[in-house]
Amino acid sequence: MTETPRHAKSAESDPTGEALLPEDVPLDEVSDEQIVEAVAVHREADVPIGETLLEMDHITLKFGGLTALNDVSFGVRRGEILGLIGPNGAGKTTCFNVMTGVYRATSGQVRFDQQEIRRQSKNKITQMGIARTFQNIRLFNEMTALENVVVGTDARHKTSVLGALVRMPRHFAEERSAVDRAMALLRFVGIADRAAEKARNLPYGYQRRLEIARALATEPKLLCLDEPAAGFNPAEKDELIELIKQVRDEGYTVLLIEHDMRLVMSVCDRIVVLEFGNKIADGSPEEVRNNPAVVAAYLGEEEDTDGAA
Ligand SMILES: Nc1ncnc2c1ncn2[C@@H]1O[C@H](COP(=O)(O)OP(=O)(O)OP(=O)(O)O)[C@@H](O)[C@H]1O
Repeated sequence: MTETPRHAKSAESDPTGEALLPEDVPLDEVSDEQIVEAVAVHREADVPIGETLLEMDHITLKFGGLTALNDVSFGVRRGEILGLIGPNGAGKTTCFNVMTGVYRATSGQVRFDQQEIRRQSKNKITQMGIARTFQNIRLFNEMTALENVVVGTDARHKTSVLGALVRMPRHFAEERSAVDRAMALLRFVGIADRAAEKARNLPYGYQRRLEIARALATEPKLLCLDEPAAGFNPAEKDELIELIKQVRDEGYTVLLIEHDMRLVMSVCDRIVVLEFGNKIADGSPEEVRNNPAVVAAYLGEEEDTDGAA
């Protein structure tokens, strides 16, 4: 793990309002370096690389009589890919919902980049730097792929609504910058060739990648992916592994919920395992693979579901 992400820039050098890609050059002729420059994180986290960026601290969440999370504590370290795994109903998506402000924990604290966020709104948490994708793809189906990503950049715009209405120069500059960045993101995730197509007409694999591009458009410090490989064939999964590693290498921190063990074991630096709302393991892929409680949890699931898990 490197000391600083390769392309991280300071907030002062945030190029919002400037053209990010060379003008009058077709996108497929823009160099990979320039694409990465436009994609890379433009804001700094207060937490150094390798230290805890997000902390779930004794989180309990009850839905009436059901305890979905029971005193769960774990951290996501800046610069890592952390896997969050466990049998169906273990509480993985509920963790994402607690982190992103969809659910408020019954007790416990959530700290992100050194701030308590348990009582923050979803929008505020997005602005602070947590982005996510969903188990069931959620795109603006009637918008083009490009528009879906441009919408994601809105969270970071500096022009006021009034500025946009009276069409101030800054608004035009931001628009240009947002389109540039969105195109760069589409190329980064490998779907720039279908930028002008409506999301609903894209192949399934493209839609999943589009969700990742849209999440990255908010310039997150932490990217949470909820089963990004669901419905993928082995070749598509291999491509996704490469993409997730590339995302991490460009300076993002990644939290990944995934059922496919081959994918999880090959991409994650560390893994947290939940079962029935309890954390049962936290360690390297090797440690988790050999943990008897984890083996038992998954064997139990195979028996329950006739091996379908
Ligand atoms: N809004 C809700 N109201 C009531 N119960 C809920 C709600 N959301 C989740 N649960 C319950 O909380 C538990 C954990 O669900 P969660 O979706 O977090 O599991 P998961 O680990 O993500 O499962 P899967 O792998 O199947 O997606 C389950 O028993 C689920 O039924």
